[in-house]
Amino acid sequence: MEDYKYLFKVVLIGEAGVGKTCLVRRFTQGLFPPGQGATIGVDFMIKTVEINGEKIKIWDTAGQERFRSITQSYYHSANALILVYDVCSQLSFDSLPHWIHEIEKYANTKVLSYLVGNKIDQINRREIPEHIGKQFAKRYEMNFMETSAKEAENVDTLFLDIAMELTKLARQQELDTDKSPTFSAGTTTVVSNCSSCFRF
Ligand SMILES: Nc1nc2c(ncn2[C@@H]2O[C@H](COP(=O)(O)OP(=O)(O)OP(=O)(O)O)[C@@H](O)[C@H]2O)c(=O)[nH]1
Repeated sequence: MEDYKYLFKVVLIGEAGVGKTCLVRRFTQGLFPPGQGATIGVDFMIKTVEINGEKIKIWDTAGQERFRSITQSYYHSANALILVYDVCSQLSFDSLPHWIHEIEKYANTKVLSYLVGNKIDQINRREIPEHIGKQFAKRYEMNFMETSAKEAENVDTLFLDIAMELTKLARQQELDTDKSPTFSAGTTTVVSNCSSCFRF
Protein backbone atom coordinates (compact mmCIF):
# COMPACT_ATOMS: atom_id res chain seq x y z
CA MET A 1 0.00 0.00 0.00
CA GLU A 2 1.23 3.47 -0.88
CA ASP A 3 2.31 5.47 2.17
CA TYR A 4 1.21 8.97 1.36
CA LYS A 5 -1.83 11.01 2.03
CA TYR A 6 -2.01 13.28 -1.01
CA LEU A 7 -0.91 13.10 -4.60
CA PHE A 8 -0.23 16.56 -5.97
CA LYS A 9 -0.11 17.36 -9.65
CA VAL A 10 2.35 20.07 -10.57
CA VAL A 11 2.69 21.28 -14.16
CA LEU A 12 5.56 23.35 -15.58
CA ILE A 13 4.81 25.71 -18.45
CA GLY A 14 6.67 28.46 -20.32
CA GLU A 15 8.55 29.20 -23.53
CA ALA A 16 10.83 26.64 -25.16
CA GLY A 17 14.36 26.59 -23.77
CA VAL A 18 13.74 28.35 -20.45
CA GLY A 19 14.84 25.25 -18.51
CA LYS A 20 11.62 23.47 -17.46
CA THR A 21 13.00 19.98 -18.09
CA CYS A 22 16.29 20.81 -16.35
CA LEU A 23 14.40 22.04 -13.26
CA VAL A 24 12.42 18.80 -13.14
CA ARG A 25 15.55 16.63 -13.63
CA ARG A 26 17.44 18.60 -10.99
CA PHE A 27 14.64 18.04 -8.46
CA THR A 28 13.73 14.45 -9.29
CA GLN A 29 17.19 13.07 -10.15
CA GLY A 30 19.61 15.59 -8.65
CA LEU A 31 21.36 16.17 -11.97
CA PHE A 32 21.77 18.74 -14.69
CA PRO A 33 21.50 16.85 -17.99
CA PRO A 34 24.08 17.83 -20.59
CA GLY A 35 22.60 18.69 -24.01
CA GLN A 36 18.97 18.44 -22.89
CA GLY A 37 16.76 18.15 -26.01
CA ALA A 38 13.38 19.84 -26.44
CA THR A 39 10.38 18.17 -24.78
CA ILE A 40 7.93 16.60 -27.19
CA GLY A 41 4.39 17.17 -25.93
CA VAL A 42 4.34 16.20 -22.26
CA ASP A 43 6.71 14.26 -20.02
CA PHE A 44 6.04 13.31 -16.42
CA MET A 45 8.00 12.25 -13.36
CA ILE A 46 6.82 11.25 -9.90
CA LYS A 47 8.77 12.40 -6.89
CA THR A 48 8.08 11.62 -3.26
CA VAL A 49 9.12 14.57 -1.19
CA GLU A 50 11.22 12.86 1.45
CA ILE A 51 10.94 15.43 4.25
CA ASN A 52 7.23 15.08 4.59
CA GLY A 53 6.51 11.87 2.71
CA GLU A 54 4.14 13.46 0.21
CA LYS A 55 3.97 12.51 -3.41
CA ILE A 56 4.28 15.06 -6.18
CA LYS A 57 3.52 14.17 -9.74
CA ILE A 58 5.34 16.60 -12.01
CA TRP A 59 4.31 17.20 -15.59
CA ASP A 60 6.88 18.84 -17.80
CA THR A 61 5.29 20.34 -20.89
CA ALA A 62 6.83 21.36 -24.21
CA GLY A 63 7.26 25.09 -24.76
CA GLN A 64 7.12 24.87 -28.52
CA GLU A 65 4.03 26.35 -30.13
CA ARG A 66 3.20 23.20 -32.13
CA PHE A 67 2.55 21.21 -28.92
CA ARG A 68 0.29 23.78 -27.23
CA SER A 69 -2.97 21.94 -27.89
CA ILE A 70 -1.60 18.81 -26.18
CA THR A 71 -0.16 20.62 -23.18
CA GLN A 72 -3.24 22.78 -22.52
CA SER A 73 -5.21 19.68 -21.57
CA TYR A 74 -2.91 19.17 -18.56
CA TYR A 75 -3.64 22.56 -17.01
CA HIS A 76 -7.07 21.71 -15.72
CA SER A 77 -6.05 18.82 -13.46
CA ALA A 78 -3.04 20.71 -12.06
CA ASN A 79 -2.98 21.59 -8.35
CA ALA A 80 -0.02 23.90 -9.00
CA LEU A 81 1.38 25.56 -12.12
CA ILE A 82 4.99 26.72 -12.41
CA LEU A 83 5.38 29.37 -15.11
CA VAL A 84 9.06 29.57 -16.01
CA TYR A 85 11.01 32.29 -17.84
CA ASP A 86 14.72 32.68 -18.49
CA VAL A 87 16.24 35.67 -16.67
CA CYS A 88 18.66 36.00 -19.63
CA SER A 89 15.89 36.20 -22.20
CA GLN A 90 13.73 39.30 -22.55
CA LEU A 91 11.74 37.36 -25.15
CA SER A 92 10.76 34.68 -22.65
CA PHE A 93 9.76 37.38 -20.15
CA ASP A 94 7.70 39.24 -22.78
CA SER A 95 5.79 36.04 -23.49
CA LEU A 96 4.50 35.83 -19.89
CA PRO A 97 1.18 37.66 -20.55
CA HIS A 98 0.39 35.04 -23.17
CA TRP A 99 0.99 32.26 -20.61
CA ILE A 100 -1.08 34.05 -17.99
CA HIS A 101 -3.90 34.17 -20.50
CA GLU A 102 -3.54 30.41 -21.03
CA ILE A 103 -3.70 29.82 -17.27
CA GLU A 104 -6.85 31.94 -16.97
CA LYS A 105 -8.40 30.08 -19.85
CA TYR A 106 -7.51 26.46 -19.06
CA ALA A 107 -6.52 26.08 -15.40
CA ASN A 108 -8.69 25.48 -12.37
CA THR A 109 -9.43 28.77 -10.65
CA LYS A 110 -8.02 27.38 -7.39
CA VAL A 111 -4.67 26.48 -8.92
CA LEU A 112 -1.60 27.52 -6.95
CA SER A 113 0.65 29.45 -9.33
CA TYR A 114 4.35 30.25 -9.21
CA LEU A 115 6.43 32.49 -11.44
CA VAL A 116 10.02 31.26 -11.70
CA GLY A 117 12.97 33.10 -13.24
CA ASN A 118 15.53 30.42 -14.13
CA LYS A 119 19.27 30.47 -15.14
CA ILE A 120 20.40 32.95 -12.48
CA ASP A 121 23.86 31.36 -12.63
CA GLN A 122 24.43 33.31 -15.86
CA ILE A 123 25.15 36.51 -14.01
CA ASN A 124 26.67 38.42 -16.94
CA ARG A 125 23.88 37.51 -19.32
CA ARG A 126 20.97 38.53 -17.11
CA GLU A 127 18.38 40.75 -18.84
CA ILE A 128 15.55 40.71 -16.30
CA PRO A 129 16.39 42.11 -12.87
CA GLU A 130 14.89 40.27 -9.93
CA HIS A 131 12.65 43.18 -8.90
CA ILE A 132 10.99 43.23 -12.35
CA GLY A 133 10.11 39.53 -12.03
CA LYS A 134 8.84 40.11 -8.51
CA GLN A 135 6.71 43.03 -9.65
CA PHE A 136 5.14 40.96 -12.41
CA ALA A 137 4.36 38.15 -9.98
CA LYS A 138 2.79 40.57 -7.55
CA ARG A 139 0.58 42.02 -10.25
CA TYR A 140 -0.80 38.57 -11.11
CA GLU A 141 -0.90 37.34 -7.49
CA MET A 142 1.63 34.62 -8.10
CA ASN A 143 4.37 33.33 -5.81
CA PHE A 144 7.82 34.23 -7.08
CA MET A 145 11.22 32.62 -7.02
CA GLU A 146 14.48 32.72 -8.98
CA THR A 147 16.35 29.49 -9.62
CA SER A 148 19.30 27.84 -11.31
CA ALA A 149 18.74 24.28 -12.43
CA LYS A 150 22.42 24.17 -13.32
CA GLU A 151 23.71 25.21 -9.89
CA ALA A 152 20.81 23.64 -7.97
CA GLU A 153 19.87 27.01 -6.55
CA ASN A 154 16.39 27.20 -5.01
CA VAL A 155 15.16 24.17 -6.95
CA ASP A 156 14.39 21.90 -3.97
CA THR A 157 13.07 24.95 -2.11
CA LEU A 158 10.63 25.64 -4.91
CA PHE A 159 9.11 22.16 -5.02
CA LEU A 160 9.13 21.74 -1.23
CA ASP A 161 7.34 25.03 -0.84
CA ILE A 162 4.74 23.95 -3.35
CA ALA A 163 4.24 20.64 -1.48
CA MET A 164 3.82 22.55 1.78
CA GLU A 165 1.34 25.01 0.33
CA LEU A 166 -0.69 22.31 -1.40
CA THR A 167 -0.83 20.27 1.80
CA LYS A 168 -2.14 23.30 3.68
CA LEU A 169 -4.80 23.81 1.02
CA ALA A 170 -5.74 20.12 0.97
CA ARG A 171 -6.11 20.02 4.75
CA GLN A 172 -8.22 23.14 4.60
CA GLN A 173 -10.41 21.51 2.00
CA GLU A 174 -10.82 18.42 4.18
CA LEU A 175 -12.12 20.65 6.93
CA ASP A 176 -14.60 22.18 4.54
CA THR A 177 -16.95 19.23 4.03
CA ASP A 178 -19.19 21.06 1.57
CA LYS A 179 -16.55 21.08 -1.14
CA SER A 180 -15.75 18.13 -3.32
CA PRO A 181 -12.08 17.14 -3.06
CA THR A 182 -9.64 18.42 -5.68
CA PHE A 183 -6.70 16.49 -4.25
CA SER A 184 -5.99 12.81 -4.82
CA ALA A 185 -5.79 10.85 -1.61
CA GLY A 186 -3.35 8.10 -0.82
CA THR A 187 -1.91 8.23 4.27
CA THR A 188 0.84 10.93 5.72
CA THR A 189 1.33 14.63 6.22
CA VAL A 190 3.66 17.40 5.27
CA VAL A 191 5.72 20.10 6.73
CA SER A 192 8.70 21.93 5.29
CA ASN A 193 9.74 25.55 5.09
CA CYS A 194 10.68 28.11 2.50
CA SER A 195 13.11 30.89 3.30
CA SER A 196 13.57 32.38 -0.15
CA CYS A 197 10.06 32.43 -1.48
CA PHE A 198 8.09 35.63 -1.90
CA ARG A 199 4.38 35.59 -1.29
CA PHE A 200 1.99 38.42 -1.94
N1 LIG B 1 23.09 28.18 -17.51
C1 LIG B 1 21.95 27.51 -17.36
N2 LIG B 1 21.44 26.81 -18.40
C2 LIG B 1 20.26 26.15 -18.20
C3 LIG B 1 19.59 26.14 -16.95
N3 LIG B 1 18.46 25.40 -17.08
C4 LIG B 1 18.45 24.96 -18.35
N4 LIG B 1 19.53 25.41 -19.03
C5 LIG B 1 19.86 25.14 -20.45
O1 LIG B 1 18.81 25.67 -21.25
C6 LIG B 1 18.54 24.81 -22.36
C7 LIG B 1 17.07 24.43 -22.39
O2 LIG B 1 16.76 23.67 -21.24
P1 LIG B 1 15.45 22.73 -21.18
O3 LIG B 1 15.33 22.25 -19.78
O4 LIG B 1 15.46 21.73 -22.26
O5 LIG B 1 14.32 23.82 -21.52
P2 LIG B 1 12.73 23.56 -21.64
O6 LIG B 1 12.07 24.76 -21.09
O7 LIG B 1 12.36 22.25 -21.03
O8 LIG B 1 12.53 23.52 -23.23
P3 LIG B 1 11.31 22.80 -24.06
O9 LIG B 1 11.30 21.36 -23.67
O10 LIG B 1 11.68 22.99 -25.51
O11 LIG B 1 10.04 23.51 -23.72
C8 LIG B 1 19.50 23.61 -22.23
O12 LIG B 1 20.62 23.84 -23.05
C9 LIG B 1 19.91 23.63 -20.76
O13 LIG B 1 21.21 23.11 -20.57
C10 LIG B 1 20.17 26.88 -15.86
O14 LIG B 1 19.68 26.95 -14.73
N5 LIG B 1 21.35 27.54 -16.14
